[in-house]
Amino acid sequence: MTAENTAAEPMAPLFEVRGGCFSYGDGDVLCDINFCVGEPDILCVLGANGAGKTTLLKCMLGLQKWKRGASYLRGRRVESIRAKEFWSSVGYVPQAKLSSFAYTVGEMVLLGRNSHIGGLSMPKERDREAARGAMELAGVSDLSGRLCSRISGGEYQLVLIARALAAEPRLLVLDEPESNLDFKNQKRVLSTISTLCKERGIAAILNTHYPEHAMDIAQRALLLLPDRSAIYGSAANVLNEENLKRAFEIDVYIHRFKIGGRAYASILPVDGEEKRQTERLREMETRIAQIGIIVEDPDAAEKINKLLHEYSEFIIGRMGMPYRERNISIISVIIDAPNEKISALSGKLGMFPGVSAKTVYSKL
Ligand SMILES: Nc1ncnc2c1ncn2[C@@H]1O[C@H](COP(=O)(O)OP(=O)(O)OP(=O)(O)O)[C@@H](O)[C@H]1O
Repeated sequence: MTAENTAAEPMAPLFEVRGGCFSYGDGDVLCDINFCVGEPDILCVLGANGAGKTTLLKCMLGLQKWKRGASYLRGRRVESIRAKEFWSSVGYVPQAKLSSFAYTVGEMVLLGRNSHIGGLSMPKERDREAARGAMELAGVSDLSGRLCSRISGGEYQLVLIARALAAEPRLLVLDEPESNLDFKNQKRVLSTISTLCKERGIAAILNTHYPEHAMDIAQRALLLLPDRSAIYGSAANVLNEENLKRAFEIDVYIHRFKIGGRAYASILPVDGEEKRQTERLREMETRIAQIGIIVEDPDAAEKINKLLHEYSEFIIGRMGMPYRERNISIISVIIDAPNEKISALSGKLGMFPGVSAKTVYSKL
């Protein structure tokens, strides 16, 4: 065993894959995969059917062997870590298929303590306490005495999350946790994962078929492409229309909007005619923009103030600076608003005599 395999690197991220390549036979399934995740981040893995999401998850967890490259937990190669130690840091949540187990929910969650309980030992009070805590966190305490075969799919998914949490992991790995659930239960499962990561300071990696879910809860995204490479980065940067089209081979329209100050996005796969029609909707999308204003006529200042006041609910930052040598003022306004509002404000500013205004839009 080399020193590199055993010693944790200082400040190593919680989990990392470097240069991961895998094939079942001749052709590559995954090619040069790189990503890392730290606490309390959520990373979503997305890609079309057959893109390699499940395979990636297996390689990450050491259930399949990378052909090239490796996975690292706190800087240590995963294959050099003993299984019991690995599974006490990593909680795996499989897809919730209807359970036929004759276990109660409480017993099922207690099974999550296996990595902490010796081979022939019985669970101790400490284990029962951890299982109770995990059920509370996942919001399934009330189901404790019910049989797993007699609860709903959404409830069972939360039970599986509780079972993984019972081991008190630092990283949760979830395989399509919201598939097979109705949208109320999808929301419940996703917000449970998001809250857990924030409150417990743990990280999560999850496969999903829903880019909207990734945009909603993930800080990072890994998008698997048909050519077997991947795009990795912040969810906001990776999940744009161009990249989603590359991954899913269909045009995509992303509609961004705000409710109660929180940003949301809805994503629509569109074909030719629909694509043209969505162009009109762009006017209602919210964007972040900076409007740079040069005021050469001192009398215009008051009119500008009045106008900016009308848009105050959208203005998130404002800065003004006189440049006395030339007797002008420079104002910078940052605005988070629907496109139509931004262009209207920018247009009105440009109409004032002695005022020049230029708008720069963010890519998001
Ligand atoms: N055991 C196997 N032997 C050979 N090829 C396999 C095996 N498992 C999967 N594959 C192939 O590897 C590729 C990736 O499969 P994988 O199941 O990882 O994709 P996925 O992104 O999870 O798909 P889906 O979204 O449909 O679940 C596919 O082309 C699949 O046919």
